[in-house]
Amino acid sequence: MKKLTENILYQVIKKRPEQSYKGTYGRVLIIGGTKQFGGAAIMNALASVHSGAGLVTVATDPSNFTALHSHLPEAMVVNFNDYLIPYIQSHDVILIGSGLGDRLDLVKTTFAAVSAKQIMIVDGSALTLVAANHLVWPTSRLIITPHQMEWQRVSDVPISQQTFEALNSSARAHFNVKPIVVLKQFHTQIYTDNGSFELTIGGPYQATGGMGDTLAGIIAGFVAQFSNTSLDDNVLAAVYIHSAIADELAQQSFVTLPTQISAKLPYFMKKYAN
Ligand SMILES: NC(=O)C1=CN([C@@H]2O[C@H](COP(=O)(O)OP(=O)(O)OC[C@H]3O[C@@H](n4cnc5c(N)ncnc54)[C@H](O)[C@@H]3O)[C@@H](O)[C@H]2O)[C@@H](O)CC1
Ligand SMILES: Nc1ncnc2c1ncn2[C@@H]1O[C@H](COP(=O)(O)OP(=O)(O)O)[C@@H](O)[C@H]1O
Ligand SMILES: [Mg+2]
Repeated sequence: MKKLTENILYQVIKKRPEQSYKGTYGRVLIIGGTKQFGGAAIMNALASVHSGAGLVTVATDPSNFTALHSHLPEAMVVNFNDYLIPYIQSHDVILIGSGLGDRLDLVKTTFAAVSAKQIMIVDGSALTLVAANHLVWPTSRLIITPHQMEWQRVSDVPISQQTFEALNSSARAHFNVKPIVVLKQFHTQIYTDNGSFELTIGGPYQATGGMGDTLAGIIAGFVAQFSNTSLDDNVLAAVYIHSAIADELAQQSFVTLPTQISAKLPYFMKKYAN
């Protein structure tokens, strides 16, 4: 397993060409945030916008609109009870699942509408719903971001048996497609077609609700905008920067809040842009 280093940020984060506009940096659709878990979709969106996605739309419960806009007027909104297929089909990147509760209907609609050229990130409750209902994964370019319990549900591998040796050969074996798997924990592991990677930075100051929602949003922002590097590298860079910022904040803070990580993203990214 290769260790991720700061080098991945120099590889992926590039100075922006002057001849560009918001469309150059990708259109992200976030589907998440029931009435109870609106914060999850807000944290997805804060992370996507702060990491540089060109256009972000949040399909969520309408009770979340005002709170989202007060944090992030840059985001657009749509009621997730409306007809979403045109939205799903017109975005480059779909992030579904953070705070999605029991909305199996939205997972099914999205899986049916997404195409092979789109990038889909599946997080949180959507993973639990896929596992509980034995859904077939769509043939989009797929990234999944389970924590260990979500991975147990999706893969049937109990947490106690989730060793690197056990997972390296079998992690993605039972999927009908081969997703990039971001297996979140202390020292997150990433499984791709081009090898397995381990994050060796970050720490328990990150153990706050919303930390994974923020990571999913950063992944969306990176895969939407960085088109000269591979999907694998963009995901690796997103995973690395999420914890690198936490480490920097932890020098002064006992806990590092998800929203603080998002706020720091543009400044932190600037150091690596070349
Ligand atoms: N402010 C918000 O709206 C928040 C919404 N959230 C959403 O709430 C939904 C449920 O997610 P949860 O993860 O809380 O609930 P889950 O029930 O999916 O997972 C939590 C369970 O997994 C176990 N577990 C074992 N290993 C773990 C690990 N390495 N990391 C995390 N849990 C581990 C825990 O003990 C617990 O029993 C998700 O859709 C998530 O996006 C959470 O992000 C919390 C904040
Ligand atoms: N002790 C820890 N050390 C390093 N990273 C941690 C630790 N605890 C949590 N994290 C990170 O925080 C995030 C938690 O994700 P997740 O459980 O999905 O959060 P949520 O669903 O509440 O947003 C993951 O990126 C995980 O690696
Ligand atoms: Mg989560």
